[in-house]
Amino acid sequence: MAAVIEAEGLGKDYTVAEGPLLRRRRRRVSAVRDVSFRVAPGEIVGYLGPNGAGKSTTLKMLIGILAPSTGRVRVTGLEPVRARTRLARRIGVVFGQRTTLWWDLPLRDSLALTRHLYRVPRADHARRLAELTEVLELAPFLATPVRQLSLGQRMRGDLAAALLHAPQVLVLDEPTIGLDVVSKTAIREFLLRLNAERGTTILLTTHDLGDVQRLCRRVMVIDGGRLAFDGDLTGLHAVAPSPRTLVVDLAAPAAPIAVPGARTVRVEGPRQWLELEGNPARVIAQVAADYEVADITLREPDIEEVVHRIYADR
Ligand SMILES: Nc1ncnc2c1ncn2[C@@H]1O[C@H](COP(=O)(O)OP(=O)(O)OP(=O)(O)O)[C@@H](O)[C@H]1O
Repeated sequence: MAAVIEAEGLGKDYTVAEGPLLRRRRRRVSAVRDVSFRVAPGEIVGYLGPNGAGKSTTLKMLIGILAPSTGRVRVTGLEPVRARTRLARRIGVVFGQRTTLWWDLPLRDSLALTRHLYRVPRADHARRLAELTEVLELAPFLATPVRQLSLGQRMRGDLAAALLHAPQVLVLDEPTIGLDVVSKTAIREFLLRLNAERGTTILLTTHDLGDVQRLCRRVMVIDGGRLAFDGDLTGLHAVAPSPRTLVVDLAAPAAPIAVPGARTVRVEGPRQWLELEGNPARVIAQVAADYEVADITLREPDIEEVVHRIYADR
């Protein structure tokens, strides 16, 4: 099957000025180096990596904001920088940290304006707006100016704006950043539904392991600008097994907790961090039996840890 996104030896260098004002030197930074991958129609792919790994730079090349320094990229068969306007009608883009909505206008007006931006026929626009209003539950705040929306509401508005022209591909940069658990779940379920019902191909960056676990059948990990892993989640955990952590708040500071199936890795006053090696329920029961505990929480490894382990293990 033809790939929806195709990158071959993709690279991007930035030139940065360094040093004191009168003795500035220019240095080249390779943000992305020799990255190759293909994404098939209908895939949901997580593009992961630590801060500064090159994720946003790659996304910007895919959507045509940045020209590659080396290699080539095609999205729906188009070269993004050259065919930026045509490509814009086939892809939707949401950057979690920024909004494409008009800050001072009611959400409804922003969504109406996208019709002109993408030249969507009026009837199609109205039908999709009705659908998106329903599934994203936008009705209660359609009349609210964007600046007054909560982060979760704004994200739902941004998703609607990115999808009103029914793009084949959705590119998301940190779509759940800063959201509470309920909003995160709503966004994830919406994306799964969009993918299942419309076959929309989704490429997303995230630091949230919950996003990855719920959404991504495939993950690509980039670090230092290079693609370090491309495969399914089981494969990622196999190359970088990350233990879950038990955070225990004791009633008072104490010596490091010693129980079978866990290893105490950090102690700060009454709080201790235990890396789980065995069955969590058994470890929790043992800690509760042996120590005076004020609170216990189980923390899943975040994607940052999983990614760092790939390199630590090398
Ligand atoms: N406009 C720019 N000029 C110079 N260097 C840049 C520019 N944009 C990014 N870089 C550098 O390129 C590298 C990759 O940055 P990029 O923003 O792509 O990383 P990222 O994986 O998206 O990180 P984060 O998770 O923090 O958003 C970093 O070293 C960054 O400092």
